[in-house]
Amino acid sequence: MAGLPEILALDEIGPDLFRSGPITSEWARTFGGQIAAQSLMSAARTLDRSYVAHSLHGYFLRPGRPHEPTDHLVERLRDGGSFCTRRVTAVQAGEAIFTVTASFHRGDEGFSHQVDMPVVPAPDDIPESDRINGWGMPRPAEWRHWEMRWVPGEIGHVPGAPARQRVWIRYGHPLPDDGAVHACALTYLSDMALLGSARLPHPPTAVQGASLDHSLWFLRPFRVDEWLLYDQVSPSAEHGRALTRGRLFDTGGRLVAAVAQEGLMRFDRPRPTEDGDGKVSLSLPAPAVPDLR
Ligand SMILES: CCCCCCCCCCCCCCCC(=O)SCCNC(=O)CCNC(=O)[C@H](O)C(C)(C)COP(=O)(O)OP(=O)(O)OC[C@H]1O[C@@H](n2cnc3c(N)ncnc32)[C@H](O)[C@@H]1OP(=O)(O)O
Repeated sequence: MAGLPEILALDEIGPDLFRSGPITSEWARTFGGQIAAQSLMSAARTLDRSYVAHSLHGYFLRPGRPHEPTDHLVERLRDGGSFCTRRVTAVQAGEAIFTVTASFHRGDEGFSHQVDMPVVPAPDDIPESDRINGWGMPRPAEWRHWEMRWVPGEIGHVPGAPARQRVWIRYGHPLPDDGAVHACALTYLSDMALLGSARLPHPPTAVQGASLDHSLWFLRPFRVDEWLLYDQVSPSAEHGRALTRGRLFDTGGRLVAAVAQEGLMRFDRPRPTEDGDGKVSLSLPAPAVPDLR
């Protein structure tokens, strides 16, 4: 299965136009974090490296197909003295599958404050888990390059369970000392399991689930090949959509990133997993309740 270096290796096929993939994947549709990471890398490749990504805001418009290439079209919305802004549209077979606006900053001097990191066991005190909490399913092969340690005791799928889960996560191989690579890696991981936090207060039920939009703020320097605590909560689920929020802390307690996402989470009507006409299903089976005690 493709690792991050392969995922982020984009061919420049024209002016401000980059191509990713195809990649080997066990999924019928492309993982949203992957598309977002590749689009952010495309934007970064049109900029001087003194500008560092500080936020992105994107919409997932159609399911992507991992076994086909994706073109990322970059528009230079503004080049300022301190900030530069890019819009990227990811296209497969002539159709937009994702659009994102990303902003980059040279950095300035200013005030400093942050919230405290939640008190949780250290990653070395938690065993590695092969299941995805919230989804209750084995970790997908594409995520085997990642180490994930769920904070024990945050068991869901019982009415009234908190819509909250926390996981220590890091990429399992060293990454280059390149801030753009780490920003894209964090973009990838920021979509991992986040929507699962919205399933925890509810009984196991098959749903149609997918990331609809994604906002991410990079707040302080970080490395994704070192442990990060991903604190995920879902403040609301209604009308077949769930709102989720995430905060990422390093082991020193520094708040390095913040995430907000709305996801589709509607009760699934039985239908084939892959339609005869080639449409990709968004259906996710009822989770098996994981044993993380
Ligand atoms: C790659 C990830 C794999 C994950 C495997 C697990 C991994 C282990 C967990 C990890 C967790 C992952 C978390 C993923 C997080 C992302 O990465 S998801 C990937 C990124 N996001 C996406 O791909 C979403 C892309 N966007 C879209 O697909 C479209 O915008 C949307 C959301 C479907 C909306 O489009 P729309 O045209 O308004 O859709 P709509 O007409 O409502 O419905 C589409 C179809 O579903 C049917 N439908 C409507 N309601 C229902 C229903 N309740 N039940 C069944 N069918 C329905 C409709 O009839 C329609 O059928 P067709 O007419 O096409 O045959």
